[in-house]
Amino acid sequence: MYFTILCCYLLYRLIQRLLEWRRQWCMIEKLPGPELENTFIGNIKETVVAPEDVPKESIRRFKTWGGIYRTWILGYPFVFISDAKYAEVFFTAKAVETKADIYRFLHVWVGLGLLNSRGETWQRRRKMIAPAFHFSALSDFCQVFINNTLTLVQQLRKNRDGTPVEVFSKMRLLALDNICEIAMGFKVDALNNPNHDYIRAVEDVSHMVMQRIVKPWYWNDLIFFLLPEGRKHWRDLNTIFELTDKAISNGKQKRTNKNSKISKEPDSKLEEDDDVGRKKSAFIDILLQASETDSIKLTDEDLRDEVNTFMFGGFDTAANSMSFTLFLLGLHPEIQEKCYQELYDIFQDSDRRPTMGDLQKMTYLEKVIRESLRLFPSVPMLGREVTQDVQLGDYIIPKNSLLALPVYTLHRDPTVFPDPDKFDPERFNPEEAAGRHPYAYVPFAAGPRHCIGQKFALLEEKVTLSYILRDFTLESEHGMEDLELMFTLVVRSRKPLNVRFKRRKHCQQSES
Ligand code: HEM
Repeated sequence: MYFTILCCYLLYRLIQRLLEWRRQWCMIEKLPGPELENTFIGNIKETVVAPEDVPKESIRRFKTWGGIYRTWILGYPFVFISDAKYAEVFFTAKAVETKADIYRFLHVWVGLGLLNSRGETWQRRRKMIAPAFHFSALSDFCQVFINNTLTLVQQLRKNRDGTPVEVFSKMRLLALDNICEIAMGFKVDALNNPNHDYIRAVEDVSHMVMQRIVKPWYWNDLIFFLLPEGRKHWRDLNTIFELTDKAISNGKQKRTNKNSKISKEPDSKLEEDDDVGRKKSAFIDILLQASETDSIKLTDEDLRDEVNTFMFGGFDTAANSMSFTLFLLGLHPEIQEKCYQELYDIFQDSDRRPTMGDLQKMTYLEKVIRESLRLFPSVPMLGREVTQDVQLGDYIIPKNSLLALPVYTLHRDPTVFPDPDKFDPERFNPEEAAGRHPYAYVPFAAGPRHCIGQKFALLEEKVTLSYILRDFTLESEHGMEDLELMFTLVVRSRKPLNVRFKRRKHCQQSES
């Protein structure tokens, strides 16, 4: 009897799936795309390529099929869009709000923090977190960027024989120092102490998240966490959580007894004063304060998720962008010189610290950063699940399809960015940018779920790059053609990004 009911139920589900599949098929097959290789596996052989082949393959498909095309993988339709008019729907339609399954590999680290939360929870959290990115908070954070950049510059100065520096690993350490101090109030001093347990754990966890995306045998949680790699992943996550939890309890203690001295750890301390003697808050303090005034309080788990989201969102993305910008400047001495002239107009030969006003004047440097993010968007591909049928131009995309937006390809559309592989910051001159479709350039995403850390990241990059350019000239060891880009959650170069930092003459003279 039970067996019959079970069989009927399974048959019903099978028929339901077949009908849905037929409906999807009729709608999806109107889109251009490769011929179906196999009814069951679909176009898996053509679509799933090694991470290092994705950038080239993505451009090739765009040239072959245009700004919208479909492929099938294991019976599921995937729709790829690289046209600004479709990107607008991607970022604004309610039917395309749900993040793609790929984000689940992050759950163990960032839980349901801002990046992964949805609906009302997301709306409330976004409102609660927004003050952490307001001007006054950002100018506090700026002091942290400056102090850590000075440590980096000191290290680069010691490299007197001009040995090339692998910028990606350096910028990761700098970005980690910035984000740990700002998110949690802890100084981990990764630049001087790259083997710190927490630093190693963050590095290893983010590496493993990327590995899980590209290795299907890591996809199932149950199997993965039984493997030695999975068990190590857990241990690393626990190392991260220990420090986050300590930051939360320190933050709470600080709020309940504002005048009491905060206990100092041997390898970490809470930063209380900035350089002008004003009290400064870490992200966690701002969250705790917001949670006290909000009708729905954040639990310790919510706080942990938000701090870890802040850490994840703000570390690799910014490090990547700074690294590619240094690399591009090292390949384009004339653009580098223009940046230096802008900085010279602001600072002359002085080595004073930049003010927020100075940073706002660095308009050419900002164009350089934006152009670098066009060529190498830190988040190269975005994915959403379609939860209701949605209209994309002449096509209707059925629910339960996956919509992918390769930002990398969108940014290289030659009809929007002529000579798209050329590094040309002038593209961001106001008059050139004015006529452009608002969704043609989206390194920080767009619409309601755009990156909350955009201003934070631009400020961090301006501080670091301006200090470096005031002190050094840059020469990249490799050319663009040597890059072996690969897409994981962030864009990476498989080859090291080696750059030579040579002291500017006037800097050497003023020291001697
Ligand atoms: C160059 C640096 C950065 C780039 C290119 C970047 C890019 C992005 C992109 C593309 C998204 C959307 C992801 C999606 O929809 O799937 C995003 C979301 C987000 N980013 Fe960033 N990001 C950067 C820096 C930062 C920083 C510094 C922080 C925090 C300190 C941060 C925190 C976040 C958060 C919390 C979200 C989720 C926002 C939401 O869903 O409401 N990001 N970022």
